[in-house]
Amino acid sequence: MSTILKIENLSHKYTSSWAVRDINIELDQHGVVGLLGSNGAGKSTIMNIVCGVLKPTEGKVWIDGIDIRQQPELAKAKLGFLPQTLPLYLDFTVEEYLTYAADLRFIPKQKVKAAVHEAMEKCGIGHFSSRLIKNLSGGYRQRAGIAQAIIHKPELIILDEPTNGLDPNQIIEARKLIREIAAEHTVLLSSHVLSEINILCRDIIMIEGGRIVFSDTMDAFNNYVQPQTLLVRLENMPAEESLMAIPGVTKVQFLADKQVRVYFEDGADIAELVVAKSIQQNWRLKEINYEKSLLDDVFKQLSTQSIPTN
Ligand SMILES: Nc1ncnc2c1ncn2[C@@H]1O[C@H](COP(=O)(O)OP(=O)(O)OP(=O)(O)O)[C@@H](O)[C@H]1O
Repeated sequence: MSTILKIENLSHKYTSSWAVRDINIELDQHGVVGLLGSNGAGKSTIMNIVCGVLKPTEGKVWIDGIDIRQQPELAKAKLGFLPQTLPLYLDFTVEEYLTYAADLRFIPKQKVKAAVHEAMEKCGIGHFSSRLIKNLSGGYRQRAGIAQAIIHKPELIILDEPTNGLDPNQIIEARKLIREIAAEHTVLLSSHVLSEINILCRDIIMIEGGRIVFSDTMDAFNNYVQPQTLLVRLENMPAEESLMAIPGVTKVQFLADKQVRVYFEDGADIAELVVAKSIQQNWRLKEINYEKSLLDDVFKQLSTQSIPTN
């Protein structure tokens, strides 16, 4: 599969200060890629530039090899966009709205009806085709918004905070729909909620202060921060002093079920030392595991430091 989205040296200044700086992104396969960042990090700015809504101060964007500034109509035919504020006409019915969206996308007249029908079915709103959009719930309005983004079967779909404002059941439904769409399309989705990106995305691009601070697979992100604790289960629990005597150990915390959490300093690899001492002092070691940092810890750490992207 060819490169569906390429962003090169993208920077944008609204007034005097830079909103995003030197962004480079390349997407070349189906699935969901998450753009994660706290409020004001620069996610919408990037998405608006990719979709041709905003002219970048510096840099270039290609959609399937087509420059969005030089050939906007051709490039936009290959992308669908759901902005943060839903682009809905409240006094239209769902069918009227999607028919209008199909016209805007230059779908040939004789194919509009089928395209509208297909998008409604895919997004599970066929049964509301003649309902006014203003009478739809938040979850169904979101589906109507997603339907307009996929009506022309674009290669790339950009979803800016698509589950924002939905209730928990609507969020589950929206995620299911996004996964289905991502089986056939490349989806770039933004969120400030780490767990959402973790659940939905294959790859993650994290942006803070307008710069990319991490870009890799979700698995690599989860493994990024080195473990700082060992969780150990011992049949014969030793005294705190015995554990603290192991070089590198900074703190111990006794837990239920004959478990102890052992904190150690950066760079120290103490698992072998714990095992050796357990044998020597007959602690009867049952289990020993490095504890992975919580996702939120990773987020916090990356938010406050810049690291090179891959
Ligand atoms: N039209 C504008 N004029 C001036 N500054 C703007 C404008 N739009 C955004 N900004 C600023 O640019 C920065 C990036 O904003 P952006 O909306 O891209 O972030 P975001 O990550 O999408 O945040 P959110 O999740 O809150 O939407 C912020 O500091 C914001 O205040």
